[in-house]
Amino acid sequence: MNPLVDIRQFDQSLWLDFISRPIIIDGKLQHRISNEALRGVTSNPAIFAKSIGDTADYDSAIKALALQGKTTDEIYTNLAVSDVQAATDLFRPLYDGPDHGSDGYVSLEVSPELVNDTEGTIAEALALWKAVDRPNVMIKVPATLEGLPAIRRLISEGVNVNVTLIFGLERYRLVTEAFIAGLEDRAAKGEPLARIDSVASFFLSRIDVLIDPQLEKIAAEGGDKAKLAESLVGEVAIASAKQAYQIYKEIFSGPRWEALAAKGAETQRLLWASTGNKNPKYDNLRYVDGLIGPHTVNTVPVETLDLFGKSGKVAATIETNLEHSKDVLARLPELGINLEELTQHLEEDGAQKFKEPFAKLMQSIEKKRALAVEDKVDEAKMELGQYQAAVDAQLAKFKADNFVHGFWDKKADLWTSDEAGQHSIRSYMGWLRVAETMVGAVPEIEQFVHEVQAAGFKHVVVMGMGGSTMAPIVFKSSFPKGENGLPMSVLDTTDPGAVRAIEAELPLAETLFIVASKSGTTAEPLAFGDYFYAKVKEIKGDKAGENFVAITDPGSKFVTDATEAKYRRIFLNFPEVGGRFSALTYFGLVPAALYGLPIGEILERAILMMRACGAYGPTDKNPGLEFGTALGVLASQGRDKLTIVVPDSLHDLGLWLEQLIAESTGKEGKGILPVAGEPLGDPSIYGQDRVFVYVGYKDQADESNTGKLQALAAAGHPVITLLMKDAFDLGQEFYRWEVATAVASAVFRINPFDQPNVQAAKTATDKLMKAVETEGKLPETEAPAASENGVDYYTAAHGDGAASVLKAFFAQAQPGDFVCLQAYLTETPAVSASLLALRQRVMQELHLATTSGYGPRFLHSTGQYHKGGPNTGLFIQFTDDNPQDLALPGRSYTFGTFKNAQALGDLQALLDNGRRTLRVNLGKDAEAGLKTLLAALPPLK
Ligand SMILES: O=C(CO)[C@@H](O)[C@H](O)[C@H](O)[C@H](O)COP(=O)(O)O
Ligand SMILES: O=C[C@H](O)COP(=O)(O)O
Repeated sequence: MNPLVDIRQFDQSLWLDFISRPIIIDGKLQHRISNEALRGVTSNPAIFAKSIGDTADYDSAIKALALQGKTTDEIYTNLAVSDVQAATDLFRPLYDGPDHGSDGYVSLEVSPELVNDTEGTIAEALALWKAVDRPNVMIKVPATLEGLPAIRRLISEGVNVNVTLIFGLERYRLVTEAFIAGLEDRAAKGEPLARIDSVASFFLSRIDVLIDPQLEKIAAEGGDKAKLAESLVGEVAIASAKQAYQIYKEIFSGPRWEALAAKGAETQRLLWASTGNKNPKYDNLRYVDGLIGPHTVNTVPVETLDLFGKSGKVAATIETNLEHSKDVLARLPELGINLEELTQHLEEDGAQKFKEPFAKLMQSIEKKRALAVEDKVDEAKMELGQYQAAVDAQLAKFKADNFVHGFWDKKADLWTSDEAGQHSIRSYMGWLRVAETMVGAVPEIEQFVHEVQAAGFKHVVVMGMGGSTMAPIVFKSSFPKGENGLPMSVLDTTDPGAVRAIEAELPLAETLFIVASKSGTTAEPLAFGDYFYAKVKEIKGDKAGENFVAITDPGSKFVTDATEAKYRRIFLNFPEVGGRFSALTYFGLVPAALYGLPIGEILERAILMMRACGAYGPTDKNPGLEFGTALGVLASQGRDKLTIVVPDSLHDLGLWLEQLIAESTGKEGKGILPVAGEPLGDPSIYGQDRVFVYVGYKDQADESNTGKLQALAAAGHPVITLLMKDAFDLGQEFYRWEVATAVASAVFRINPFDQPNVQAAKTATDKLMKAVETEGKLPETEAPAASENGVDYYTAAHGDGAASVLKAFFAQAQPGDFVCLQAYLTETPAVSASLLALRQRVMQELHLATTSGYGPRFLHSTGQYHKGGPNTGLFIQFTDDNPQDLALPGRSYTFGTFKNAQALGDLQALLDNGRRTLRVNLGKDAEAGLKTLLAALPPLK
């Protein structure tokens, strides 16, 4: 027995007289819909004043909107519309379902300042109707004399209207007239009448609040009217409602109404509003259980609704004691009380009761807005030495050419004169403003996070490659897990050892797997998805899809497959945002939110940087432009090894930066080489090809790096320092680096948004995989140049034994070259330590820049530069015998074979591009094999 549910037997609909973002996000509203038969929501200016103005729940959204240059009014409308949209979406199944009974609505009111303005009301109501863009929204319009023509007009336009602020019976009749006339106007235009719903909100408790004291006064004065007055205390509101219901029955019957009903019109139901009791002497449920009857709505405050759920009495009461209620109203004049006059007063007071909190709400938004726009991005420290003049000259040229304007206008000729290239550039500039779109998606994502938590998930695994997983990797390692977040792992390798390690640490049935692939065609994430889906299916059978989420672009085959496999959710990303520019889209933000991070704050910082970069109009200093120009000019002058220096707490930021910079700039024989993960050394070990960029925290000392950077700057190396307030500023840095990368690409005149050489390796891999499918194994490779202690060396360089082959390989190095380690191995601390030791030997002895990446991850990242950038790399590829190999369900090959094919395919692509390569197969034990190689390594010079 639950009164909230049982009340439906009497065709009474309960709506909630409250809305706020938290109840939408944390699942409470959904719970009321699913478990408590809640059938609608009403909002009003006072409700929004409470949920927006009196809490910090909307602060980051307010800030983000303020930074976008929105006015206070626009900010309010945006917040209110977003909440109403989210709530209407929750009611959509009810609205669309067979039992809708004209319910499933969420009401949004026009500004209380328009209470006496017909045209203003019409215009705003139409604008809100369009902005919410949901069929199950009702626009609230006050029943003032000026409101009545607006109601008629809006109904005739097909807008659902909730007529608010009704206090008296005469006015109620006029409201029904406006509604019916509106329907008739519409019918005359030949427009359909079905599913145009309206309610007439009759306000109750306020009637008693006004009249009871007058009755009590008369009663207290004694005399012949005292008894009558006493008997009417607390009776007037309910009597008015009961009489209104009789009017409703009368009006919505008879030939005039029947003619409209025949065309599909629904009656304008009475809605009991102001139903929270205000008088401690009364039963708190009097305006709920006293007014139950068919085809009526009661919108109830949270506390009253909860109380009704506990102790409500369910019975048809709307037509009980009708004679008495008639009598109550009839006898008021005997006491000198003119109800109609008083209701006019209630109307004016009611308007005021909305205007005041609304004005306060607007003041509070305005205060937050003004504060937000004062915020500034800290200036970067640029120590450019001899290059300063060239950078200034390029900046002056950009200024003269109105570059920033063209940039925001997506003028593709800033990058290339080639028409196809220009088309591709224009198609991939969605990242410029995607953070704004994502501010609006924050509630949806946070709602999803609550759903996942409520479903009992204990762990998240994000599976994808390159741009689809880099941002989650950075979020995970730069932030501690949020208080309510889930532990997160990222799988971005086909290495069977890594797949096994992840699987071993997971509670499979309670793990949410996110398959992240923009294209929906990348082989690795699809393989990961298949592998873990099969595992979960063994436990959950047909319900396996509950544990899977897809993030992908619309329209891919993956969308169809994920739908068929009944994935819990499919987040559709934006085709106009490329993978490496997608950190601030669903790809970065869904995992971040599941990990417990307040994504609204991350976006807010990004938008601060957008603003500084000129997104909303010219700025004095443009951090993205200045930084990007410096990187572009420095690279053009030979300082093309962008050495990224970070404190330990940001150790994975380099992975994201590597992809952004290398894949965007490394093409047509040009490019900036990102160098991450090298420990800083003395100036003497570096060549003249470096620029050092430090990204750290303003308030956290990082002595091990700062001293060395000073020495490097003093020695004439360009050093740029970017300091963040805290890790939320990663939003800001993602954006700064994206702009800077695009600007640097304009300095080189290349298209930053394509990756022409990535496909070559994929094609070579596909060819090899086909051979595996037909031959059962990969083709044999050529004989090694040397084999020693279980380690095989394959290279064009000749030598007698491992040491001399290695010597000959390194002897090819020239100043300005770099050495790139490519490890198709299981990532372990020991492997990473050996790779680092090798890098240090190269740095110390050859003074060359070094990079290092695990395969196949780097194929989707720096791999573009390796093949498309300048031919200055010496590539050492490490493979092993995949001692922990793993079968792939439904395929004829293993993870290990797949990974080997990727290594060989990429090697082929490197050779096809004339790169200097050395492949080292380390045998069964990669850690031992690397030690063997290090031991064999002769002096490099
Ligand atoms: O939407 C409606 C009516 O349609 C409601 O939100 C209505 O505005 C509220 O019930 C009243 O404003 C609440 O009034 P009160 O309890 O403050 O007297
Ligand atoms: O950086 C992007 C990777 O190549 C993965 O692409 P995807 O997101 O289309 O799977």
